[in-house]
Amino acid sequence: MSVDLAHIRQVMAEADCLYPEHEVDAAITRIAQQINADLAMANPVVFCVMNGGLIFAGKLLPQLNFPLELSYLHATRYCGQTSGGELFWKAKPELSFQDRAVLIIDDILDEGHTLHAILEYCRHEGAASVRTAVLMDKEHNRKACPDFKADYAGLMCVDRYVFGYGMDYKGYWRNAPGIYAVKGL
Ligand SMILES: O=P(O)(O)OC[C@H]1O[C@H](OP(=O)(O)OP(=O)(O)O)[C@H](O)[C@@H]1O
Ligand SMILES: Nc1nc2[nH]cnc2c(=O)[nH]1
Repeated sequence: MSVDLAHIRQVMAEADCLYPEHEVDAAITRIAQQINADLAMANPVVFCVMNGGLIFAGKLLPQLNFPLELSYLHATRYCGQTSGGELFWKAKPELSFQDRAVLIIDDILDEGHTLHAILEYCRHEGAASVRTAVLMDKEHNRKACPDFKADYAGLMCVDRYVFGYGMDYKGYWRNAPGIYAVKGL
């Protein structure tokens, strides 16, 4: 697929910065403190949800001060687009988590289909408990399960398409050092 790099650069140039880097990092530190208080004795398996969870997990994990095992899974339903479709598992967990405490780390809870499906999968496969941590929680009334909340949520986000800190715009700008909203979306 050919990519219009000029468009990709323009999206960054025109984007609205919702949260600068220091505010995102402060939110990650707050989450780390909560998780340290809750899971220090739990011997958890931590799963980073690829790709979006990568930066959040990378900044969060060094602030967790207890023993844990780390692995990843990859479930996607946006596939580089700005609206979601059917959930597709690219990689299921390889590390066994039977009877273990599980912590799922993802970048954003939007409609919630992705996190809810991962949670159900972990429960079905025998996790003793499952907690979820998201960097962003998007505010709107399209939640798949309106009562479902992440156990740890960093920042609220308006109902726009956002990128940065692991979140992409058409596969790009996961590296953007803050949370940005695409102009017009
Ligand atoms: O709450 P939902 O509406 O289900 O959306 C949230 C999910 O969407 C994004 O993943 P995406 O499918 O874009 O894959 P990616 O992480 O590889 O970018 C994001 O990383 C979350 O996992
Ligand atoms: N990059 C990105 N991925 C998402 N997945 C669900 N919502 C979003 C969003 O606003 N931005």
